[in-house]
Amino acid sequence: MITTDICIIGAGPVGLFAVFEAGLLKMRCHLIDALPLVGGQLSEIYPQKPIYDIPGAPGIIAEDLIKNLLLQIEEFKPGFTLGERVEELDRQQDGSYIVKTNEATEVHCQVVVIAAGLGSFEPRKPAVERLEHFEGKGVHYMVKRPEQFRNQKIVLAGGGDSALDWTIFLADIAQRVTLVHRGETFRGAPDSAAKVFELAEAGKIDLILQSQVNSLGGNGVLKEVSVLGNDKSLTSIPTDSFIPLFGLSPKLGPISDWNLGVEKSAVVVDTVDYSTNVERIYAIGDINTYPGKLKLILCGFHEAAIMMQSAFKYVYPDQKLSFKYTTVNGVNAF
Ligand SMILES: Cc1cc2nc3c(=O)[nH]c(=O)nc-3n(C[C@H](O)[C@H](O)[C@H](O)COP(=O)(O)OP(=O)(O)OC[C@H]3O[C@@H](n4cnc5c(N)ncnc54)[C@H](O)[C@@H]3O)c2cc1C
Repeated sequence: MITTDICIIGAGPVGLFAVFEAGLLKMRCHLIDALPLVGGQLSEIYPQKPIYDIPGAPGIIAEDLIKNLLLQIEEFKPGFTLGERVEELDRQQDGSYIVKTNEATEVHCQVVVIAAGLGSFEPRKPAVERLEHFEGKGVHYMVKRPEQFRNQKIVLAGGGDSALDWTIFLADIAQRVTLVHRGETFRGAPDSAAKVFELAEAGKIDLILQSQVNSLGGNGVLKEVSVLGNDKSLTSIPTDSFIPLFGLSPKLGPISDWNLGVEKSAVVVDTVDYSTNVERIYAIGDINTYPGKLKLILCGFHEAAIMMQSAFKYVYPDQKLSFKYTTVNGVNAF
C-alpha cells in the first residue's frame, strides 16, 4: 500500500499545480490518473495549442505548460500511478481514506483531492453513416499532432471554438481545409469566427454552411465525405481526414458513487475552501461547480492554493498554519 498525506485524483494541470501548493506546506502528494500520461486535457486533446491566458506565460504551448508544471513540482517528489482509474474511496475509522484503483492499487491518505477535470471524457459523435467504420482510418475526434495532417485534404465539422481554432490552425499546413457547419453563424469566439470568414473569402479554406456531413466513403481508408445541405443538395468532397468537433461529453464515472453533491456532472463545493459535502474530500479544477464557476486553468490554480491551506489541519492537526509568501527559490524536499 502507498502511504501519503494527500491523494490527488487526476494529473491534469490543476492536479499537478496542487502538488506545489501542498509542498509549500510540507504535505506529500500521490497522483493517480486514468490516462497513461500526465497533463489531462492539455496532453490528450490539444498538446500543440497555444494558451494565452496563463499569467506571465503568454502564448504558451499546452504541452510546454505541462512540462513547466512538472519542473515546478519536481522538488516535492510526488508519486504517480498512471493508466489506472480510481474506482473507490474507503473511509477509515480515524477519518483517513484508502483510495482504490481498477488495477487494485491502494493509496492511504489523510485528504482526497478530486482534480478529475471532465471525469472520463468522451468525444460527442455526430450521426454520420459509417463514422465508426473509419475510426483510426481517417476519422479523428481530436487534433493531437497537427503535423500528421500536413498536406492532407481535411474536412472539419462543428461550430464551436475547437472547430474554429483548428480550421484556422490547419489552414496553414493542410493541402485543403473544408469546414462544414449546420448553422449560418458560429457559437465560438467572435474573433475566431471572423478569421474563418476572412480565410474563406480569401479562398484559403472552403466553408460550407447550413449543411451536415451525412456519410463517409472509401475502401479500407477514408476517401470522401458526403455533405447534405439544408436545401437537400448532396456534395461529395475528396478527403484524407474527417475531424468532427462537437465537444466532449462529461461522464463522472465512479465519482458519482461517492455520496458527493453533484450538479450537472460536476461536484458541488463550498467556495470558502473548495471542500465537498464529505469531510476531507475536496474538488478543484473543471470537475467542481459553484456560483460563477469558470472552467479555466488559472481558476483551478487558485482553487488549489486555497484548498491546500484548508487541508493542512487534517495532515497536521496539532499545528497552527500561518500564511507565508514563497520567497525562497528551491524549497526543501521531504
Ligand atoms: C480545445 C480546448 C481548448 C482550451 N483552451 C483553454 C485555454 O486557452 N485556457 C484555459 O484556461 N483553459 C482552456 N481549456 C480548458 C482547460 O483545458 C481546462 O480548464 C483544464 O484542462 C482543467 O484542468 P483539470 O486539471 O481540472 O482537468 P483535466 O485537464 O481534465 O484533467 C483531469 C484528469 O483527471 C483524470 N481522471 C478523471 N477521472 C478519473 C478517475 N476516476 N481516476 C483517475 N483519473 C481520472 C483524467 O484522465 C484527466 O487526465 C481548453 C479546453 C479545450 C477542450
